[in-house]
Amino acid sequence: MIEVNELTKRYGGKTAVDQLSFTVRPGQVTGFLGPNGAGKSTTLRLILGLESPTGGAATVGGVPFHSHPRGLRHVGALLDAGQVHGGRSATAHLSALARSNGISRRRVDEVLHQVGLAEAATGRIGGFSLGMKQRLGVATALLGDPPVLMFDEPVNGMDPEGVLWMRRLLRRLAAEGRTVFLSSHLMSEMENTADQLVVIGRGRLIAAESVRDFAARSTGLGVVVGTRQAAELTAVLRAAGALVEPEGSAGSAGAEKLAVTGLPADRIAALAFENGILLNELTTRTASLEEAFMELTADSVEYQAGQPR
Ligand SMILES: Nc1ncnc2c1ncn2[C@@H]1O[C@H](COP(=O)(O)OP(=O)(O)OP(=O)(O)O)[C@@H](O)[C@H]1O
Repeated sequence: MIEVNELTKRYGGKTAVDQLSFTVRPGQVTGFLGPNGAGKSTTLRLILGLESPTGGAATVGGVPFHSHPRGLRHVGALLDAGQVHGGRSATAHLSALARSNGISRRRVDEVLHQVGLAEAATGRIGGFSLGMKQRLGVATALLGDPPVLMFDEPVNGMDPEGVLWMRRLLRRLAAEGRTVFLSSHLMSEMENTADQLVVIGRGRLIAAESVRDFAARSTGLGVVVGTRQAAELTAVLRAAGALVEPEGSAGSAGAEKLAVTGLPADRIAALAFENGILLNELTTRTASLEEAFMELTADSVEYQAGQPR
């Protein structure tokens, strides 16, 4: 379990993390989301004791991280995969870490195998692709078999197969009962991976809740209806209190599409039936996480592109 309590970090006049409080529980993947510059990496560094907070505190398993005598056995972290020494082999890099953390040499081969780097184990890290460096970073995090894992943008530079592999690995680690905390600025990465979300913007907490509750915040919900009797249906639905708008693309067989909010699909179907209107499409739209994320963080994006003229 990771607990962050009123955590604050200022760099000169800039507040990178602002009175942030949240809890990351075991047995789940918790996504840590925010636009670029929101303060995610700073928060992770504060949790790991790599920087000291201006205020507040963070604990891992109930105690500050630096009071764990052999860090790698308590928390595994992948922060910046590019930071490893390029002149060494993966085996040499992991063996040195294993030695200084009192971890058996056998574990080095195990984790290299687990992340798919067994064949590349003796080659220089300098020759690794970014995706391979990410895998090595994951191997490092897993080395001490820790109950808590933190990953900062782990799929950066990975190909689709690597992304899928990472997603499965994170799910498995959580299913084993570990605490898995995963940061990203991309909502799409969370959709099939995370159970819980912690969302921040400009260093402040925006939401801490389940993925499902977060998606339900989006106002993009509604029902899409296709019919050749669009004018009639629009009048019937508006009379029943719905908001009806034409939906961009035309449907099949000359049917028009309407976006309806304020009435559930079964009620729309019943009203159409009662009024002799044939529907050839009726789809409930679930809000995408991406939409909810964009709406909620719109005010906290650090650099926004100008409107095209
Ligand atoms: N050492 C530092 N000195 C000064 N400012 C810093 C320092 N580290 C981070 N910042 C600032 O703090 C803010 C938060 O940065 P941080 O890297 O934590 O954000 P992030 O959410 O991880 O962003 P990204 O998704 O771009 O990695 C940014 O405005 C950044 O410029």
